[in-house]
Amino acid sequence: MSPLLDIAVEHKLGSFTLDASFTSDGRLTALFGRSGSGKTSLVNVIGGLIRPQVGHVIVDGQVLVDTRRGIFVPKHRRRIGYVFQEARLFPHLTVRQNLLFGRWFTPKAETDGKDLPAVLDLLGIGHLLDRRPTGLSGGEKQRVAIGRALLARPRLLLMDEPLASLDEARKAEILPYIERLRDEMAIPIVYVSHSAAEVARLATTLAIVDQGAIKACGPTAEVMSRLDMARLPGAPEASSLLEAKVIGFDAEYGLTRLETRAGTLQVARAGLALGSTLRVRILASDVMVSLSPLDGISALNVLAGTVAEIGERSEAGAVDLRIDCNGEMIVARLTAKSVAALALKSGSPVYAVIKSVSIDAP
Ligand SMILES: Nc1ncnc2c1ncn2[C@@H]1O[C@H](COP(=O)(O)OP(=O)(O)OP(=O)(O)O)[C@@H](O)[C@H]1O
Repeated sequence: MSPLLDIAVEHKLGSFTLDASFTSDGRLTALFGRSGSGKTSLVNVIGGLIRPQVGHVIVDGQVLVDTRRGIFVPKHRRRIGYVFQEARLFPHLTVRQNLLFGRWFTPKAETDGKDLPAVLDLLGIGHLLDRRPTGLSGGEKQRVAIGRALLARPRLLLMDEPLASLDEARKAEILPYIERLRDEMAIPIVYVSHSAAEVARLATTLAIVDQGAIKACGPTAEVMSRLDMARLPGAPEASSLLEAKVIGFDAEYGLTRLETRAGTLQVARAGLALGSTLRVRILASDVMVSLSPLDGISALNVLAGTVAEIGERSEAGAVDLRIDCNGEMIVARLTAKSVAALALKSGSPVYAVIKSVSIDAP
């Protein structure tokens, strides 16, 4: 079976060269990279705003571009939805009119509006229908912009930094809607971001973009825990992503207990529903390593495991290593000196001592 996305393009833009190829079967593929790395150019190639000099763009088996065969489907025939950093709503139209505007670009037989209730429900915007964009919060505007894109029944949704202009509170408000969109709609999403936290939370597939090329691509947890991340320019800090379940709350200290395959973690958070599941992100620099189980330290989270792999020493003298904790990989960043002092090697039994855990719940 062909992948959902199959992209390989070469294109010169002034002195910048895009030479990027990747395939993805992810529901949400994040393009992550520094400013100027080529993320937007790549999105524009997929959307049809840039006609690449060489290459192909195939979405769900549909060939949109194949330069060898002279195929270039123009952008208005690609059925690709766009959501930008700013919502770009029409100020003189109501939310309802803005939402239905996207349908002008959809084949007639599909513009019956029967999707509207489901989209309103998915994005929680039913109560806004008669309002005009001026009175809406940034998060509400973005939800309307997403709804407008969805109502055009796209075969792919391109989201280019959709949260970048929102403050933290508005971001937290909109993230669960993007998760629902990812999990409940059968529309693959390509999502541009330079926020590692956002990508850790949302992406099923992660592609690292640098200098116009894809430097790594694969399942998010796998890419994020690669030991060569520190040497990939523009990549996020190596980290472990774990699926966790809320199993208890200690009201006296405001600590939530999370069950993961690697062991139990405690985080300083309240208000998480018992039994709910979430992703946990642990930065390599927040993990220390001990040879014995520890007493008398402040860290609450100590997981037993064995060293699975030791990375190369960085220029700054740091070494990342992967610790296998019951089949779950925890990445730790140590100094080369500590690795030597503890005589760590592949197979050494160790304890990962976790200083801080970030979780994806708002
Ligand atoms: N039409 C063009 N002519 C010349 N150079 C261009 C053109 N379009 C883009 N570039 C250059 O290509 C590079 C990649 O730009 P692009 O917008 O794709 O990066 P990006 O990763 O999306 O960055 P940001 O996160 O800042 O939006 C930049 O150096 C940009 O200046």
